[in-house]
Amino acid sequence: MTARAPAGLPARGLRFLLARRRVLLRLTAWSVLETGQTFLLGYGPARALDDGFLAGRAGVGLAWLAVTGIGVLLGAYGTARVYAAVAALVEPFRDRLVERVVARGVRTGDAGSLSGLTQQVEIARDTFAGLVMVSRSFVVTAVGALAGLFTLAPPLLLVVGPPLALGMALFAATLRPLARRQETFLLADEALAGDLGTVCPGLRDVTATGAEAHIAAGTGERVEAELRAARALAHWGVLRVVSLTVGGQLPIVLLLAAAPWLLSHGVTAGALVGALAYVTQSLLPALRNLIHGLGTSGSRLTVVLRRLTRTDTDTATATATATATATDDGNTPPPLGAARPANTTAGTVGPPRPADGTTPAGASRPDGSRSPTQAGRSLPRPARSRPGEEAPPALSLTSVTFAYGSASAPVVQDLDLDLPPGAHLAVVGPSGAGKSTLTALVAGLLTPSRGAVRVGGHPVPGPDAAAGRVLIPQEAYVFGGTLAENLAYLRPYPVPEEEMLAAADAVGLTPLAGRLGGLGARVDPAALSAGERQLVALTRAWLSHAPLALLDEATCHLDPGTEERAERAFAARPGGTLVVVAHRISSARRAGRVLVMDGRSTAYGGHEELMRSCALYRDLVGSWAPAPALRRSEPALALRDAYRVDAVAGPGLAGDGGHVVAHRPVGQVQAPRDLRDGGPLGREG
Ligand SMILES: Nc1ncnc2c1ncn2[C@@H]1O[C@H](COP(=O)(O)OP(=O)(O)OP(=O)(O)O)[C@@H](O)[C@H]1O
Repeated sequence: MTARAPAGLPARGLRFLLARRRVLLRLTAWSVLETGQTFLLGYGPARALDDGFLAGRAGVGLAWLAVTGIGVLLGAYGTARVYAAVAALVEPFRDRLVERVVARGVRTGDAGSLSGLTQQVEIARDTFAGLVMVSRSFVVTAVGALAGLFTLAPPLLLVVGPPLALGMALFAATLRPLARRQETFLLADEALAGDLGTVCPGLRDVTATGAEAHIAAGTGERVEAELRAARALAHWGVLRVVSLTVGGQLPIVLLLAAAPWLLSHGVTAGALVGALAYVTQSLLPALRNLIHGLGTSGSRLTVVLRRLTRTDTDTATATATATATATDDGNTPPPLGAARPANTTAGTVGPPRPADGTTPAGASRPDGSRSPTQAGRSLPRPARSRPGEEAPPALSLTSVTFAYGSASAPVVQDLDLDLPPGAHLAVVGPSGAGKSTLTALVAGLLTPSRGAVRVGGHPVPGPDAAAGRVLIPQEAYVFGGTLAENLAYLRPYPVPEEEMLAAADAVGLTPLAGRLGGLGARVDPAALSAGERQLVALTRAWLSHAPLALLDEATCHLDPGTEERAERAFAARPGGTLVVVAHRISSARRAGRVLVMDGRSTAYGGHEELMRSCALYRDLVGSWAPAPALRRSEPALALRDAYRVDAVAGPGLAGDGGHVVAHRPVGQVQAPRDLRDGGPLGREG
């Protein structure tokens, strides 16, 4: 995990500093004022007590306090000048880094990463400035305080000096290992953040491509790596606390404990107070800043500098690694642990096992009792289903409430729903009503804020529930392999060819499979239309062993006839339960049950019943009424999106390949020109 330092990084840093001797001298000169201030912070009050207040000469005491105050003012002036000198050191440092980064970006043509790198340059500059200030401040403070202690009474130095030296030595000894752990932790944290930044927005796609197990394994390993790094850092962090305790806090205890002895050996009360002031007001804060600054910021600076000063060779290696892990065409699924073999055999096709021997999500039977291949098209049995015992619902939601933010209004509220195995449910509602949110809750991609979701009796989220459902979103994924590999992707075992052909026949893929050249033909995802990709994805899902199929507008690019065939095929899977987010009235009519979602309120029943009892459903059905058709030249997606963008309802749209999306009536329909000019009219539903 730890990056190797490019040779010469410390040497380059030293050269950089030596080339700026004048600035360093200026810095030292102004720092002397701060040293004087520190000296007076203990010495002034000591003299004020001993020579003034305790000797009955209040004027002298006040004079010493005034001198201390003037010292503080001079010190503050010095600190202000120090900032200017530090800027003279830090700005050229930043300029040098920017030059290197830009030159490398121009040389490698990696201009895209420049903005990110310049941001890191700013981090490096700030951290470097902080480190210069912290270490300089410690040296200045230590010199001022130790000189003050010696001047007040040499025995004070004997009490404070040894623990301070011991704490410093302990800190110095832990510096390198601590910096390494800190660096490992930072890298692990960055790797996890990068991974989650990619994975989280794509959870739906991960589920749709059946890559959950692979992603969980990869991300889980990164979480583990960060945990290990954090633990190691914490162990070494304890030593850091010990060094601060020994170097900064132990002297206070020793001064107090040794006070009687010190007072009896010529140390005055004022000197004792001065010594305590040195330790508590100067040394302890300076040591704390140093330990924190060098331990944390120092490691961060090292990481950032290594990254920024990477040679072109390092960059090329990193780019090659990144490229190797990227997908080839954006349509290739993440490999399941190992490279995906072309495992089409004479009669069977099966996706590869992950290298670690785990089974992809949606594939395994926890008890391993039945081979799904032997079971043919029989889908796995739900939880707790024993002979004579009533099977649990295929899907059950109990008082499910979900909001996207803690302060946001719930999208789903107190929703109760029980679907028996074999049921066919259509979910309808205006755009934004929460239909996709509901499917995401059932698929375990979202967690309800209240209530419970169960799939086949298994709690969601959970491995059994994940294995019991398959989600097919609107975006259909087709991978750059053979058609057979695409179809078998969600199946754990070699899939008999006849089974794939039967699935293709049931869903309506057969003509396309024929055109492509059969199951063994390689598929070019980009050459397929959106509807053709949906057919492949639907057949793949149909072949999976998940009893519950969630079709979230998964047929939106299909013509009504093909859509009907596909939906009927899913509804007819033995023991299979179907939930369809409907985008055509025909879908809702076909389903035995309809769930009407409208924000927080819902209605549930059969089509006829809802037509009588639910005004919103009647509205939706009205908006789905016969409508003008599209010309074949009109891309279906473009039409659909045009209507979505305009948030149009009113007379719904349909046609050959067209789509109707249920929208709340908000305005006039702005039909695309083809439609307004008239075209072959179609009817559906
Ligand atoms: N990731 C998110 N963060 C915040 N709000 C979201 C998020 N996703 C959806 N929403 C909001 O939640 C509500 C329900 O969205 P959802 O996509 O579930 O509706 P829908 O009925 O599926 O709509 P459509 O038919 O347009 O797909 C909408 O108001 C939407 O803006």
